[in-house]
Amino acid sequence: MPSPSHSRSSSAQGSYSTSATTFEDVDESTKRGREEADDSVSDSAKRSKANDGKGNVIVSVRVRPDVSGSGNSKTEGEWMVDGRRSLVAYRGREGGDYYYDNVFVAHDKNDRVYDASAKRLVRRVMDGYHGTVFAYGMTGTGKTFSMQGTTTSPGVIPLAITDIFSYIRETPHREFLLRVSYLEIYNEKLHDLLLPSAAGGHGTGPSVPQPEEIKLREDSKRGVYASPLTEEIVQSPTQLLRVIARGDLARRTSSTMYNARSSRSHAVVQIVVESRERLPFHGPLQKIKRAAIVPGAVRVSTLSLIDLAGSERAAESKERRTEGAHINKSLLTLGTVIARLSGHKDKNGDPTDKDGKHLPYRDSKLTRLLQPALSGDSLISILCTVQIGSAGSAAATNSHVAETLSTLKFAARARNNIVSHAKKAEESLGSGADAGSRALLERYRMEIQILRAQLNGQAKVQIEREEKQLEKEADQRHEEQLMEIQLAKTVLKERIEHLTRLVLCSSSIGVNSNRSFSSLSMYPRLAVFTNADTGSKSARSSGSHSTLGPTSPSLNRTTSMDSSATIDGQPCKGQSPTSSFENGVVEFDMKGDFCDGTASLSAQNRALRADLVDKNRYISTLEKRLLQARRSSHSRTSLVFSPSQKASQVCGEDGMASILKGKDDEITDLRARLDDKDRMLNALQSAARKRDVAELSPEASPVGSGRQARLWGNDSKSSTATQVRPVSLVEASSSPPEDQGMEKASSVQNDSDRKSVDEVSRILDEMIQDRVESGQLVKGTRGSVRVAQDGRKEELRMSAMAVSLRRPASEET
Ligand SMILES: Nc1ncnc2c1ncn2[C@@H]1O[C@H](COP(=O)(O)OP(=O)(O)OP(=O)(O)O)[C@@H](O)[C@H]1O
Repeated sequence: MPSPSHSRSSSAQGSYSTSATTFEDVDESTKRGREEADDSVSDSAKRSKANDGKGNVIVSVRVRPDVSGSGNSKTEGEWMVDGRRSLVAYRGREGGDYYYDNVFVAHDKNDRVYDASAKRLVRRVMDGYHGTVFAYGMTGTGKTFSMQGTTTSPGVIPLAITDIFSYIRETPHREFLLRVSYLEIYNEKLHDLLLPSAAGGHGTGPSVPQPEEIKLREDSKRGVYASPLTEEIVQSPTQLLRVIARGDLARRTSSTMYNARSSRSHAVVQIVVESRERLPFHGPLQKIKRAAIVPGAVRVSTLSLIDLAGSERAAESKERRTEGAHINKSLLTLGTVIARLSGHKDKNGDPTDKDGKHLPYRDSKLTRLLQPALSGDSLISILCTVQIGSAGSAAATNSHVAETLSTLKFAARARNNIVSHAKKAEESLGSGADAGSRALLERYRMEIQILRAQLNGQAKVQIEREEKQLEKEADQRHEEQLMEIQLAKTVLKERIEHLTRLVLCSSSIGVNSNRSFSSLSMYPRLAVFTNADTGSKSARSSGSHSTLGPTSPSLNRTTSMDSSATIDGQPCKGQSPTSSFENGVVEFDMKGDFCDGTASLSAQNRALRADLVDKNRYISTLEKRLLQARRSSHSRTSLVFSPSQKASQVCGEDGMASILKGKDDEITDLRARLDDKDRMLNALQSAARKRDVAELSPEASPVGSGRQARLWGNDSKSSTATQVRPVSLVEASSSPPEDQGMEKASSVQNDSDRKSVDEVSRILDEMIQDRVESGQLVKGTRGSVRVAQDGRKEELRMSAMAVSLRRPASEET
């Protein structure tokens, strides 16, 4: 290889200097020396030309520390390294001074290497330039260490990735899309390191399908590129690092390929950066303006980060020798291309040397791949690694020194010959086939538009479907609501009918279908209500007039019991009770039955009839309410179909729920009241029964018969009671009473009456007390009781009953 002449030390930048060459044979050296001398002028011109693209080509040398240690400006035997002056000097045979853009000494860290050699290039790639960074050097000199680094000292690749994302963060007016590929050139074959099968090796096993062979292709827009190759879109530094780590792993996992993967191959990480102006969203005017200017103008640039395999002169195994041969061939081609770079091109635009001869880019995959970068289309940074050692160390052996000098000369030539006229990549509109196929950002934008349109269409269909579903559900709900209403209505009706029946049953205790009184009605003794207006005793209480009152049924029952107990003990002779049944209402006419007129059955009948009217009114009101609920349910259902009206539906449902709850409460209330009345009725019935027993007992029978006689006279033909109670009547007629016996019996009877009355009074008192405690009734100062709530009059009736029950007893006493 040619040795740089002294003339270079006086080149424009004075950046390259050597005093000798030691490892080219003499003939070649002489020939090249002449060439170099001839080129001295053109070199100068080249450098001045390179000034146009100042900083486009950066060549750095990194000296790795020797085991014995090395420092800045430290002399190791014949070597002198001066980081401040970017100088490496060799004072041995064919030595010389080599100046570069950067010389990194042993203690320089990876971040310093990156900052000085690659950082600017990376940021310019983000601006739209193509950029290539590669590490060159003999094996074990620190290429991988510089490119990948370690976890504590990240190298060029991870630091570049960090910078890429920092740049994206700092550039809010553009949007970016990053994709990454990772390939290696091993034995002059390309391997995709991101293929899933690559992770476990390169598919040498029979079960692993062989991937399609990767070839290098050329495109007027893309330049030289490998295809087919996996490209992964990445969105974060971590993701990008993970992808690269996966590639590294693929490089290293195959045991058969172990050496090849551990730096016996050239590894190329390629990050494609697509970017475009962000469409502004500040205002409609700006939006229209910007949209008109940059509809999908995408810029595509590429950053290639290459860790070359190390050159190796000696190889022990055949496999290593084969690898070495390929590596050395490709590196030699690279050196040759760089040495012959002239910046000239033929009429087809292909690069030529100064003699017009084609440059041998095609002689190796590596040079073919690097062609765009080397021919000046991209920014380029070359990091050459060397290891120098003090006398006696391995690095001081002749072969090692020769390798080191070779690397230094390669670096010098690269710095001298490569001229970059890199320009920012043009923004493509993405409409053309080439640009369109490259710019994923644009393709994605269009795809997003299409998908968005599809989504909108689907969303419409979905909304329609949902509306239909809602409609269906609303219909179902409506049906359910109607059914519930119907059910509630039926339940209420049944309850009312039941209560009504109870009333009639109660009142029919004193009457049957033949309009005759039952036995119970023949022994009235219990309650008598004093009618304040008429002064007569009536079973009808004010409570019976309550409207819609659940109290009505229970009241009726009470009333009927009361009516059956209408008493005075003085029968109204010559008159039999009459009853009529009108409109399903049993009507009693007790006028004249009791001569004192205190027990008016007709009044009871009126009360019952009024109660029934109340109940009917109650039913009709309930029906009206149900109808209203149904109507409102209808109207709510019609409102449900718009999603925006869901809320009102919920409210409607709440309203319906509260109506139904109200109904439930009413039913519960009715049920509770009914239970109360049942208890009262039972108590009263039991009292009446006791009374019957007392009257029918042998001791009391004379009185009973006497009372019977007084009650009904001797008119046996008109009274069913005579049929119901034949024994008492027979007894009454066959055993005429004696005055003394009668008085005694009467006294027994009075005692029995009092007992019954007391028992009922006690029950009623308990019930009243319950009401008072529960706050439904309020006790007055003089023992009076009033209802705590409007419309709840039954308690009054209860208290009235209690009072009336007590009154006869007290009157008798
Ligand atoms: N500047 C440095 N400082 C500290 N250690 C280094 C440095 N350079 C290289 N090394 C160490 O030297 C060894 C070899 O380095 P590395 O593998 O990077 O060499 P290489 O040039 O990539 O070799 P190959 O061509 O075989 O891949 C590693 O253990 C690495 O940690």
